Amino acid sequence: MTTADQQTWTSVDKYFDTALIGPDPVIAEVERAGEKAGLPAISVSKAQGKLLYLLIRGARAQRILEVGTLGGHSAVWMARAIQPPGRIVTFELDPRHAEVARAAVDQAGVGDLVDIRVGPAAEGLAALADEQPEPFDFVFIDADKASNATYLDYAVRLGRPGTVIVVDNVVRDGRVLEGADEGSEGVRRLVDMLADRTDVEAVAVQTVGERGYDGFLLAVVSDSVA
Ligand SMILES: C[S@@+](CC[C@H](N)C(=O)[O-])C[C@H]1O[C@@H](n2cnc3c(N)ncnc32)[C@H](O)[C@@H]1O
Ligand SMILES: [Mg+2]
Repeated sequence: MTTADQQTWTSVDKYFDTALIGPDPVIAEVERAGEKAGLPAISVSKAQGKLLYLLIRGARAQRILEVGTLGGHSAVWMARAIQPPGRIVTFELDPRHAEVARAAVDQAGVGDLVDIRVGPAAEGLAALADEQPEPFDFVFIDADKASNATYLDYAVRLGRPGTVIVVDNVVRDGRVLEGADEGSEGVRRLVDMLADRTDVEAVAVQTVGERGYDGFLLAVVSDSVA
């Protein structure tokens, strides 16, 4: 058995990105702006951003919900996948991150499609639920991992049968097995909750790449949900 290392994973990402994504000045600018503002390098990779884009295109999703905006990297990918009157509502705790994201989505030409709500997402989601909005078609959960179960619960409530939910960073370099840190413990609580629920089907997929060894959880709201 050969065991590839981080350098190989990064080179393989580069190989596929060059062939299948190509130069993307808009995304390059979003990344540059985030770096310049000193944001942590914890956004989706280019390949993961395009995966979100393709999932949204494939599902013909129009109403998108995101938890955890950071500098707007994933939001730009997702906004580019939807057609008007589609829209993204995205929650961000840190006002400085939200400010960088606002500039990024405006500069990317998708600002009209992106509603950035600043504050703790759990409170924001409760307020959004009170607004009784049209159901969301696609949800990307990528914020404080300790609250994953809460966010998943809102995603189902704010969705409809067939709503696709992606939860990012569920493997955490394998730390999910121990659940010893807050994030891994949050992932395990989410998985325990999903194991008991019949209103949503889920699977987790491990990944490697320029962002290291991690993975995502994909869930779909069941047809039986009223
Ligand atoms: C991994 S980053 C998001 C990356 C982004 N989705 C991307 O891929 O471009 C997580 C973000 O969640 C935010 N966050 C952390 N706790 C939060 C909370 N309770 N409510 C809303 N956002 C939160 C952090 O400030 C950070 O910007
Ligand atoms: Mg992430």
